[in-house]
Amino acid sequence: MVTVRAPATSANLGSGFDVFGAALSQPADVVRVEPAAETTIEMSGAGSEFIPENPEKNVAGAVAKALDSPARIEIDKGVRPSSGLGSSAASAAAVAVGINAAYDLGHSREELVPYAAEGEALVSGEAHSDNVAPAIMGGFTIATPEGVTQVDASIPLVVCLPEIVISTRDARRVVPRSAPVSEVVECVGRAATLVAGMFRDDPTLVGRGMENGIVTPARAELIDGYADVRETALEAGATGVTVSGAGPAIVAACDGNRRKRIASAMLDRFAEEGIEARAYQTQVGHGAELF
Ligand SMILES: Nc1ncnc2c1ncn2[C@@H]1O[C@H](COP(=O)(O)OP(=O)(O)O)[C@@H](O)[C@H]1O
Ligand SMILES: N[C@@H](CCOP(=O)(O)O)C(=O)O
Repeated sequence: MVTVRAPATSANLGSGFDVFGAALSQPADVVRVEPAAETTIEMSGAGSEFIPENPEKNVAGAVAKALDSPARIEIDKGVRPSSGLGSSAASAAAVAVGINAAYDLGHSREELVPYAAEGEALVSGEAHSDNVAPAIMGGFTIATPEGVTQVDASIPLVVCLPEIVISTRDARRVVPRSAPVSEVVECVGRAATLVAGMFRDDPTLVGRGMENGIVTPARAELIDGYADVRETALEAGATGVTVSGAGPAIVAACDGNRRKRIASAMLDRFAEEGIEARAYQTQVGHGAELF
């Protein structure tokens, strides 16, 4: 049996809707895979009671089918579903990497990305690769139809996850279908700044690029307390704050020594709103690891 740890991811990072993503050093899913005559799935861990084990409804089944490689799959969830932290992507990435190893299929990490994205198509309606690319390849990734560009950054991050459930499928419905050119121009500038920040490993530039005047305002409406928590994190020293993926998690970039202060400020602010939350002091980290 092959064991794979695949990390949570934060997609979009504001300016890179459906394109940017970052692997987080924690939390992660741990998945065990072995070849079998037909695919079976056993779930345990965070929020697993809400995830179907039927291979037709679980991302793991969709990935095994896409790779034409049935497997016995055990998934221990460290990434709670409907979190904005790429929960479905962590499982999909782990299964793609696990099956590739167990069946000795010989795919490169980049080649596995479209197979894992079939899991995202199953749960969100679209095969966006911005979570599965960093979950498989690690670091910061730019996922486009032409392929994935990967940068080994190590930017410190705080991710605050409130006890709110938002499905990616629902949060995709609120994204505006069109935008004024002025907003697009601003977004291009921010996206370019963020990419430069990742290449330079510079939290200030990354934070400056974590804005999106088109998608984020619509998504923020779904997260009680978002504006206040964002403001509080900035006051505590975050260089940029935005919705992680489709939410409800909120991601803040910062210098490493500010993480603790920012994490407690965000938690306190959610608590004042009467919302339970947990915070991860994390950083841009590794992709799926095989044991
Ligand atoms: N292995 C899996 N891990 C997590 N969620 C899964 C899995 N298989 C199917 N799902 C479904 O995917 C949805 C969660 O995915 P999504 O809404 O994209 O959340 P997240 O933002 O955390 O990835 C839930 O409806 C869940 O039941
Ligand atoms: N680009 C997608 C990313 C969804 O990320 P998730 O972690 O919420 O699944 C989107 O914004 O819809």
